[in-house]
Amino acid sequence: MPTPPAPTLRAAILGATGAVGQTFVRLLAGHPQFEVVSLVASERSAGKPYREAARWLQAEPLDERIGGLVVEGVDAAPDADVVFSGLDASVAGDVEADWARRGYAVVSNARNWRLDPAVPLLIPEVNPDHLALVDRQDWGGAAGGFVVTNPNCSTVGLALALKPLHDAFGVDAVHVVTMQALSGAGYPGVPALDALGNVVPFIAGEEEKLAVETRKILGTLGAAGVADAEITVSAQCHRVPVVDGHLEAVSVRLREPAGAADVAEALRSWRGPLAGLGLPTAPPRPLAVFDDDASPQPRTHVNLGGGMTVSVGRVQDCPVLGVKFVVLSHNTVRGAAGGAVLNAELLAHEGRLAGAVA
Ligand SMILES: NC(=O)C1=CN([C@@H]2O[C@H](COP(=O)(O)OP(=O)(O)OC[C@H]3O[C@@H](n4cnc5c(N)ncnc54)[C@H](OP(=O)(O)O)[C@@H]3O)[C@@H](O)[C@H]2O)C=CC1
Ligand SMILES: N[C@@H](CC(=O)OP(=O)(O)O)C(=O)O
Repeated sequence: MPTPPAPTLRAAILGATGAVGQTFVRLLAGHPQFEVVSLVASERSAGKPYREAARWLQAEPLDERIGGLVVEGVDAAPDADVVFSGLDASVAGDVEADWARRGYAVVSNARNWRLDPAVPLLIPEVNPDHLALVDRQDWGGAAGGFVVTNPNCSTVGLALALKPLHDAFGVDAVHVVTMQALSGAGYPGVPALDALGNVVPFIAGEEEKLAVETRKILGTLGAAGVADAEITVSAQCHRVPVVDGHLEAVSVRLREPAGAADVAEALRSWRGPLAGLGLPTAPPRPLAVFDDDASPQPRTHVNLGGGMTVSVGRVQDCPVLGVKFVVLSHNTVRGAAGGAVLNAELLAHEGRLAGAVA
């Protein structure tokens, strides 16, 4: 067996002990480009070996080398080409700004900077051109620092499914009803007596994020920044007793006439702009389209493409808005750490990380 090439880019993880931080650790262990060299969390964890500081929740065992790294506080200054952030949103805004000011390339999963006009809200298959926004960032410190964000975990599936339709027919209005997994609320998350055998019809801030983030992601980058897509979005969000995988019932009004068969074909034939680039975390196809009446389902389909494929099914004509379908995406992989790793792979591909070979 030939020896695989050694990773060339050093990675730090902020919020490494949390649910999303641990998913970063799992996805980056053995990554062909990124080597984890630094783990950062709160003062509660700083000074401890990672295997003691983190209550490991992943299904795969913790990487032996990473488990031995000593967790640092947020004032750490590692020699890192890229910094992944799974920080709690209560601190992510200030901490990420400080790291960008100190010249780091911050690839964040937190919500804090997503709507900043100079910060890309990136899904590499949907709006890779928005990455150019980083050239307009000035954090008032060392040169070269920037922040790139990935969307809310419900928004990413919706935006990926809408992209081929927006390109082909124009999307005018969307009504989306989400059924969101418990892991979206982190650990320990929703109390068992609220979750078991129940549905909670409210997730704070989620309905607003689905609307504003979708419009920015599908917007157009120009000299003045991103002009939001003119799409009306109404969302209703629910927490359901599923472990992983956000399911969404989506109804769409298109600007040009198209029926369910046209929509299914547009989704099925779409490959996206990453095809052929060889980015390690990019799934072979970003969208999987199902014809059978019982797909997609979280338990069956959530791990398609290593959790990076978004599944679409039940594409039907809709007497209210025109067309309707169901979308499923993995909330902690495509909707969080996996999406951020793919963002970093695109940054590396574009030569935007120090030491990266474009
Ligand atoms: N869970 C999910 O599916 C998704 C989560 N997100 C977002 O990702 C982020 C992380 O979520 P999640 O992993 O669930 O959260 P957790 O609460 O599990 O983890 C939070 C992390 O932030 C660290 N942290 C908390 N306070 C501080 C502080 N004052 N200084 C430094 N570090 C601190 C924690 O360190 P310590 O262990 O030392 O306290 C921990 O590493 C949030 O912004 C969340 O909104 C986004 C999409 C999906
Ligand atoms: N609100 C999401 C998880 C989350 O933290 O989202 P955001 O990254 O937008 O804060 C969920 O509950 O499933």
